Amino acid sequence: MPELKSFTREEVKKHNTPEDCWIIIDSEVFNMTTFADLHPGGAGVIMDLAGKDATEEFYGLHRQEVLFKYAPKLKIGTIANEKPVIEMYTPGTISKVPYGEASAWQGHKSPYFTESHIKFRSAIRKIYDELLPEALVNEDLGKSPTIELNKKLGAAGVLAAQIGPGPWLQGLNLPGGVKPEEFDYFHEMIAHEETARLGTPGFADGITAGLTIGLPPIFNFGSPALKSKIVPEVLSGEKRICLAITEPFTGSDVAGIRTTAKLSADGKHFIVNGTKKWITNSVFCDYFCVAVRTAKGISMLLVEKSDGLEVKPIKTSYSIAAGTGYITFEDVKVPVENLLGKEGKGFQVIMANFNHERWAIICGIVAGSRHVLEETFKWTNQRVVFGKKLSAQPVVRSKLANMIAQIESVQNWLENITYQMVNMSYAEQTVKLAGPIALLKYQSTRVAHNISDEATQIFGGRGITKTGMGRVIETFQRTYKFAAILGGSEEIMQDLGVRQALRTFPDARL
Ligand code: HEM
Repeated sequence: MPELKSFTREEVKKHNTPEDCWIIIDSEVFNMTTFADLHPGGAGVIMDLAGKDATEEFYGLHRQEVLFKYAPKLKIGTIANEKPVIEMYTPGTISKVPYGEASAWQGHKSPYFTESHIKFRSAIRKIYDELLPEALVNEDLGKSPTIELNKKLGAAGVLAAQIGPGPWLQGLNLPGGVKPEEFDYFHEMIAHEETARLGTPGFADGITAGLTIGLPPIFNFGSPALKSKIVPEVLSGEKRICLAITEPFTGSDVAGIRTTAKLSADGKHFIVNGTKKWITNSVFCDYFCVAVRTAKGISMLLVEKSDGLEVKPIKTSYSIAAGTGYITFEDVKVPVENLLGKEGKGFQVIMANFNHERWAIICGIVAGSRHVLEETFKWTNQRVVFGKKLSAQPVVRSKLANMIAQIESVQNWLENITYQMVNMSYAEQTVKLAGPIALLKYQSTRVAHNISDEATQIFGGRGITKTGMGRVIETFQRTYKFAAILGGSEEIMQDLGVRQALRTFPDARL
C-alpha cells in the first residue's frame, strides 16, 4: 500500500495526463496512471476525469466493494481539511437504508426481539460479510464450500444456528456468545435471513441447506445411538448430511415415491434400490436421509455414503456450488438400526420435517427479497437519469411503495408464526402451523416474484448482468424460483393451507 499523503484539490488538478493521472473519490486521492489501461470500463472514461473529482461518476457505476478491493493499491492520500461524506460499509453493520432491515432493527418497538437477538445478528452478519469475497468467487466458479470452511463455520456456531433450539446445542459456541439455553426460533430465523443475505444462493446452500433439512429427522426420530454419533459430527462441520425425498417420477406427490428398501434374509439390513433427484448437497455429502418404500409403506432411512450409492451433479439455474445431485442406489446395504421413526410411518417424519423446512425457506426468501429492496432503494437514490435521481420519478416511487408494502406484510406474518413456534411444543406446531406456514410460503414466494420483477425493471440492463451494480438483483431474479418450488410448490402450498383450515372448520353457517 502506498504511503498516504495530504493534497490540495489544486495539486490534484495538475495530474491530468495519461502519464500522470490522479482522481478524487469522496475526498480520497487515487493514482490511476497504471490502472487506467487495465480498467474494465476502459482508460478513456478515466482520462476524461483526470485531475478531477470523480465521486458521482464512480458511484453511478460501481459498488463500494470495488473500492475495498482496489483502494489498497491505488489510494495515495486524502484532500486536506476534507472528510469523506459517504459511509463505508464495515462488516456486521445493520443497514440504515429505510426498510433495508425489519423494523425491529431500525428503531421500532418489537415484542419479539431482545438484546440477545441483536448481538446474534451482528455477529453472524460479520462472519458472512467476511466470507463474501470467497462466496462470490465460488458461486461463479461453481466450487462447493470446502470441508475446512465447513469446520470453521461449525466452530463458530454458524451451522448449529440453522437447526433450532434443543439439547443438541449444549456445549456448543454460538455466534455473538449467545448461550445455548437462550437460543430460540427467532435466533434461527436470523441465521436463515443472514445466510440468504449473502446473495450467493448456491454457495450458501452448499453450507447450510443440507443440514437444515437433513438433520432434524435424525434428532427428532433417530435412535439415541444415531443421534449421539451424527448430530455432533454434522454440527462441527466434519461431516455433511442431506435430505433425499424427490425422485424423477415424484416431486410434491411424495406418496408416489418408488425407491425401495427390502429387508435382507437375516433381517439385519435394508437393501435400497432406486433414484433421487434434485438433492441439495448430495454431491459432497456423507449422510443421506432417504424416503423409501418398505413392506410396511413409506419409511425414512439414514444411509451412509457406501458402495452402490452414486451421485451425479445436476446443473440448475443457480450455482453448482450447492452440490445438487442425482442419486442412484443399487443394492445399498443399510443397517435396520438406521430407521428413522417407525417402519411404514415415514410419511409422518417427512410431514413433520416439512414445517421446519418451509419456515426456513420463508426466512431466506423474505430476507433475500428485502436485500433486493435495499439495493434498489439505494440505486434509485444514487442513479441520475434525465437530470434527476431515479427516486424523483413518481413511477419509480410507486414501484418502491409496492415493494415495501409487500415485504413488510410477509415479514410481520413470519414474525408472528415464529412466535408461535417459540411458544408451542413440536407436536403442537405440527398440528397448528402446517396450514399457516404453507400459506405464508406461498405468499412469500409471490412477493419475491413481484419484488424481483420491479427491481429488475428499475435496474434495467444491470439487473440482468452478473457483476457490477445489479449483481444482487441479477442473482435473485435468476434464483428466487427455487423457493417457489422446493419444499412444496406454490400450488401445493395454497391447497394444503386451505385443506388444513377446512379440517378444523366449525359447524358455522351464514
Ligand atoms: C478507483 C477508481 C476505479 C476503480 C478501482 C474502478 C474499477 C472498475 C471495475 C472493477 C469495473 C468492473 C465492474 C463490474 O464488475 O462490472 C469498472 C467498470 C467501469 N468503470 Fe470503473 N473504476 C474506477 C473509476 C472509474 C471512474 C472514475 C469512471 C468514470 C466514469 C469509471 C467508469 C467505469 C465504467 C463506465 C465501467 C463499466 C460499468 C458498467 O459496465 O456498467 N470507473 N470499474
